[in-house]
Amino acid sequence: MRDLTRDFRVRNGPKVRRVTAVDHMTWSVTRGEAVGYIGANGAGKSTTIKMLAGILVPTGGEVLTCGLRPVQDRRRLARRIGVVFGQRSQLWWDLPVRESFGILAAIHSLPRDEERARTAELVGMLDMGSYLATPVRQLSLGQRMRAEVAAALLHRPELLILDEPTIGLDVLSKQRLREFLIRERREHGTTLLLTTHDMGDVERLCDRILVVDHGTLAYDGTLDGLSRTVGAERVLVVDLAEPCPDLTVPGARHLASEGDGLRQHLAFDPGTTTAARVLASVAEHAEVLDLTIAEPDIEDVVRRIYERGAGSPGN
Ligand SMILES: Nc1ncnc2c1ncn2[C@@H]1O[C@H](COP(=O)(O)OP(=O)(O)OP(=O)(O)O)[C@@H](O)[C@H]1O
Repeated sequence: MRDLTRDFRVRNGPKVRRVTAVDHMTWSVTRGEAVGYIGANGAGKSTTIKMLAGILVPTGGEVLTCGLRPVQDRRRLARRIGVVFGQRSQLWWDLPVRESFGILAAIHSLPRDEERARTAELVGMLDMGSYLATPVRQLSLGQRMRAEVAAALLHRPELLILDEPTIGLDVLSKQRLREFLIRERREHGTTLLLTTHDMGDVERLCDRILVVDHGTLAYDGTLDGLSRTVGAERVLVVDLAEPCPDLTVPGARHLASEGDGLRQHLAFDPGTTTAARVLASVAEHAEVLDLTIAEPDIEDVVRRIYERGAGSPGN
């Protein structure tokens, strides 16, 4: 995209205000990349994605998706991309999952044997066998999201766009979906572009991150680079069997102690060490009864990027 822009006119009583959701944005994604598109609420993520998918017409600039003009070439583009909007469904609510897949395969004119093979592959990989005959409206959120992702991938698109794919999922469902996406990408070379508020998605799935702030690009680089830039630390909290002085652990920073050191908070950079290593070092000093690990919050990372002064994308 080059100088891609989208304005909205928002009516507030008699007044009409112009909101620039995407403001002269310029970036590109190379085939095979996995890109996390992150930003605060209202930063412009969904608007960008809708323009990439041809759902929304830009008010300025240019955009090509898989080399096609998304709005004008929407039908041809539909054969080349898959889109999942976590909040919206592309499945038929009252029909069994299997029938939704059948309809989508017909829409994409998939030959019968290809449809069968691909459906079987996706059903196996996403473990959907037990609910293929269930109407979509009766599925749990985790089951439905797996079905949504399968529906978007049925025609083997080269680009998969995911808007908040793991929102509302429990830890296990998130993990399963991420593992599937990693495998799909490895086996088929699918390009991934996803928006998320979940740092785990970014960490496990993306090799590049774009941060958007008020419709402009505030960061473009790797997760390691992002950690270095804003210090996206994790915090290990340990409960110890005995009161203990403040711990000094290689690769970690002591943040706080509670109850005479019975509980201690240690920050570490996941780019340079692991929770297991930090824990092993703690265990050399004291007996650990319990532990929790706090993920860096994406909102926090984004806030720090914004504070650092947007407008200078870099690694
Ligand atoms: N159809 C619309 N009409 C008017 N304003 C809109 C419309 N769609 C989006 N906006 C505005 O554009 C801005 C960007 O919205 P967008 O949905 O792209 O943000 P987002 O980054 O996806 O946010 P979230 O994380 O909350 O989904 C917001 O100020 C929003 O209110």
